[in-house]
Order: sequence, then C-alpha cells, then structure tokens
Amino acid sequence: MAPKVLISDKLSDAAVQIFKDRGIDVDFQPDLGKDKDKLLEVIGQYDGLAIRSATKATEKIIAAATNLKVIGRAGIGVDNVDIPAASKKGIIVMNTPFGNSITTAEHAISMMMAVARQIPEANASTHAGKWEKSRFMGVELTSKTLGVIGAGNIGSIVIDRALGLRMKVAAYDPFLSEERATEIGVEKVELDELLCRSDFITMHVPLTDQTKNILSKENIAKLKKGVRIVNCARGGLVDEEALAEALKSGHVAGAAFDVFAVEPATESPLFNLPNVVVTPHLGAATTEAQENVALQVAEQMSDYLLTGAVQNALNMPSVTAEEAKIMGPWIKLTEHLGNFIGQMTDEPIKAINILFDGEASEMNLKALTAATIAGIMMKANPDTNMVSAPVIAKERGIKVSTTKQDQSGAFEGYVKVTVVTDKRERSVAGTVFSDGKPRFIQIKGINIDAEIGEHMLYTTNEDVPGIIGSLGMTMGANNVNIANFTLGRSAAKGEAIALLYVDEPVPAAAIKALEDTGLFQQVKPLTFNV
Ligand SMILES: NC(=O)c1ccc[n+]([C@@H]2O[C@H](COP(=O)([O-])OP(=O)(O)OC[C@H]3O[C@@H](n4cnc5c(N)ncnc54)[C@H](O)[C@@H]3O)[C@@H](O)[C@H]2O)c1
Ligand SMILES: O=C(O)[C@H](O)COP(=O)(O)O
Repeated sequence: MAPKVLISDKLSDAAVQIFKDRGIDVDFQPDLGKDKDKLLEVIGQYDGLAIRSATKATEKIIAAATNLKVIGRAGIGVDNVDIPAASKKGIIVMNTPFGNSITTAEHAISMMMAVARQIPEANASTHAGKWEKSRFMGVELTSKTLGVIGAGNIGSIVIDRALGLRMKVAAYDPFLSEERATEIGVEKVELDELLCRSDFITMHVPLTDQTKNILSKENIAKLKKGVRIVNCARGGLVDEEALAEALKSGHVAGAAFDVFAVEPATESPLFNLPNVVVTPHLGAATTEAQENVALQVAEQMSDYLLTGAVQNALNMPSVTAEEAKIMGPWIKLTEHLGNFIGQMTDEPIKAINILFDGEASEMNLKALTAATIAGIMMKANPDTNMVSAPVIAKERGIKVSTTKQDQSGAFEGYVKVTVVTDKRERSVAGTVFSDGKPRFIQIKGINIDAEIGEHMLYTTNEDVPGIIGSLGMTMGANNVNIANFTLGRSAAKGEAIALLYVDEPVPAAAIKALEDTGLFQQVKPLTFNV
C-alpha cells in the first residue's frame, strides 16, 4: 500500500506534486494544523506529516500518531515539534535548514532599514495625505555597529549583507570558531560587549533553554542608548514587556519584530508603540523560499518513506539513498545481532560495545550503531527502531561504545556486538556474504556459519556425542521442519553450540523435551524480523 502523507499547513503546491509523482497518497489540508482536535482525530491514518509553524506536533498528537514515521518541517525552526516525544516513538523529524535562510536574512535587513528610516509610519502618514517631512528623521547605517546574536546560516547571510552596507559587524555566538569568524569577516564578541556597543542588534538563534529571554529586562538595561532591535528569529528571545518600557523611556530608539512570544499575535506590549515595525512571521514568506522548502521537504519525506534515505533529520544520522541501498543488508545484520543478544539477555544491560571491522568500518557507523541498539531493545518493545533506540538507551544509562579496525581476516568485514551486564559479557558477530544475506559467524567466541531465519533454536552443550541426534529427533517428534542446522565448538573449552533455522516456531513441548534430556546447558527459541 502506498504511504500516506498529511500536509496540515500552507505549503506550496509543489510539495503536493512531488508526493504524487513519487506515488505517495497525499492529503492537502492547509488549515488543519490550526484545529488541534481534528488533527488528533485523523493523525493515526498517516505515515508522514508535512508542516510549517502553525501545526503544533505536541506529545498528545504524537501519541495518537500510531502509523507516523516522519514529520517534515518545511522551514527551519522545529520548536513546534516535540522532538523527544517523536524520537521515543521512533518518528524521524526533519527540516529544510537552508531553503528559506536568504529570504529570512533579507527580511531582517529590510526590517533594520525600515526601523532606521521609520518607513512604515512615514508610509501610513503619506497615504493619509499628510506631508510630515520633518517628522521622520532617520539614522544612517553606514559605519554603525550591528550586533548579531547567532552567526549560523541566517546570521552569516545577514553579516555578509550588513558588511556590504558598510556597517561594522560584531557577533555573539558561543559556537562560532575564530576561524569561521575570520572567514565571514565578523568580530567575535561576548554578549555583554555586544549589548553595550551595538547601534543595531539582530537575533538569529533558535529558541532554546539557553536563548530564551536572552534580551531579558536586565540585558535590555545594558543596551547602548538609542539602539534599535530586530527580531526575525523567534518570539520568546526578548522580554517584550521590558522592551516596551525601554522604548517608551527612549532608551531603545526602535524595534522591528517579525516573531512574538505568542503566535498568532493578536496583542503584544510592542503593538502601537511609535517606531516599532511589526510583521506577522513573514521571515520565510517569499515565493522562492516557499518553493524551496516545499520541494525539499517533500523530496526528503518521500525518500525516507520509499527508500529509507535520511536527510536533514534532527533525531537520526543522515543516510543517503545510495548508502541506504548498500547498507541495507548491514543494517539488517546489526539489527539481528542486537536482536540475538537482546533475546538472550534477561538482566539489565550496562554497556554495549560494537566492533566494526573492514568493509563494515567504512559505513555510516551512527546508523549501524542505532540499528544494533534497536535490535537489542526490540525484546522489551517490538516497536523500537533506529530513531527511538539510542534515546531509550541513553535514558536507561546504557553506555554505548564503538571501535573500528581493519584486520582483513577471513571476511571482507564483520560486526561484533558485546553486551555487558552485572553478571556477564555476551558477544555475537556476523557478516554479510556476497549474496547480500546476513550470517552469524561467531557466538561466545565459537565460530559458526549460520543463515538467519524467522524462527530459530539456539542450544549450548558440553561437546559430547548424541546431541545432534537428540535435537533432530525432538524436532521431528514435534513436527518441526529443520531448514538449516549449524554447529560450532570450542575444543579447548569442551563447549559446543547449535543454531537451528526451522520452518515454524519451536513449541514449548519440544523445548521441555530437550531440557529434560539433561544434555543441554541452554535451549533458547529465537525469532528474527527477516
Ligand atoms: N522569521 C522567520 O520566518 C524565520 C525563518 C527561518 C528561521 N527562523 C529562525 O531563525 C533561527 C536561526 O536559523 P538559522 O538557520 O540561522 O539556524 P542555525 O542553526 O544555522 O544558526 C543558529 C546559530 O545560533 C547559535 N546559537 C545557539 N545557541 C546560542 C546561544 N545560546 N547564544 C548565541 N548563539 C547561539 C548557533 O551556534 C548557530 O550558529 C531558527 O532557529 C528559527 O527559529 C525564523
Ligand atoms: O523557522 C522557520 O523556518 C520560519 O520560522 C518560517 O516559519 P513558517 O514556515 O511558519 O513561515
């Protein structure tokens, strides 16, 4: 059945066309995002949800999204998506980090110019038939200092344009390296210096616990007198109440805001103050940007739903379509290795160590690691996937480590997974043969070459005669057909293992019969998602 996607915000028609062209069923309901109850009612039907900022993908919506695999944000900010809740449920959240950055930077520059020359008020006054030539005295931008808070994609474009306007530019961004600052031609400063030196300040940071209220009442008091503030990033970065007071007192000369603490903003302390320019979250509102983000999000979501390729996800490592094809069998192998260990382990896991050798070590290890952890966690929750597993492992305090090596032994490459609990360490290794089929090649340090099937039986025993006969007879007596029978032993330890790939689940009676022989140390039926 074709995957089904809901577009619940106003996206360009280009997105609808892309989904259709890729064979995906698409429901375009651009106003649904505003109706929380309706969204809650229908979300369970969809594999994908494409949104902008109006739809709030809350924990409640995500809990009701029983089929959802991907949320695609046609834009940058994902503060309207509960990413931890999505991750725990195995839902990928992706955005389009570059599609609207030029447009938003241009909006910030426009807003800065508008507030420098009071254009909106002059425009309204002139339309009203007044000719108030002496009322609207502005300031020049040339040689003024622009303080940029956040020098990422949008901040860097704003810096470039401001330098073109012959402004002096200083940036505060704790993650900006000196090399990058030099490359983009900006002076890197601390926040306090930026606050007291800037004639204009523009913000280009996401809304996080660290950036929330970054222009607090206390910081507004530190601003240079006559400063003008531009916010085209997110509401919540500025204490709007304190800024309104500073505007009224004349400490701040002007403000230009595109975003507000509460949106849609029908009221704000900033509304109707002189020399405050406001727009209704128009930063990304150009034909070009909307076309870019719609095309990109639809392509990314389709790729994921149809091929497993992951691009621009916030809660999962990227996997290109090419990688997804090559890595498919290795992802399956690592899931099986994890699954084997998960089914064998009944006590809490403290650590997972994964060794990647040869060919395997050259792949996307983040993805293979995520698949291994998912395999291990599936025993506790069969819905665990590569998105949710690392989050759950972290929550449980499980230490995950990976090692790469290239010992080019008997195999082109292999993966070995070791799980550590309070009681023991347990290891299993596997490889992918040239036929693309994953195989187990070592269990408990004992070499084996076992094909992996949906239903399997794993036994361990002392290396003595009579074991194979007992296994064969018991399976026959319980009407279980054996598709493949693999043995391995450690002569040094006097230990042997067997892996049987059988056509149907091994019944409890067969397990009991084998246990009753007293020949086996362990008799464990296993299932794999082949
Ligand atoms: N108004 C709009 O329509 C509109 C459009 C697009 C984006 N946005 C907003 O703009 C924001 C920035 O977008 P971007 O593409 O430049 O993102 P980005 O991730 O490329 O850049 C953000 C920058 O902020 C910096 N940063 C993070 N925490 C910081 C802190 N505590 N102090 C200072 N700097 C910090 C990061 O190091 C990074 O360089 C988005 O998160 C989004 O909320 C708004
Ligand atoms: O983060 C973004 O990309 C912008 O805030 C744009 O939001 P919008 O898609 O709702 O216009």
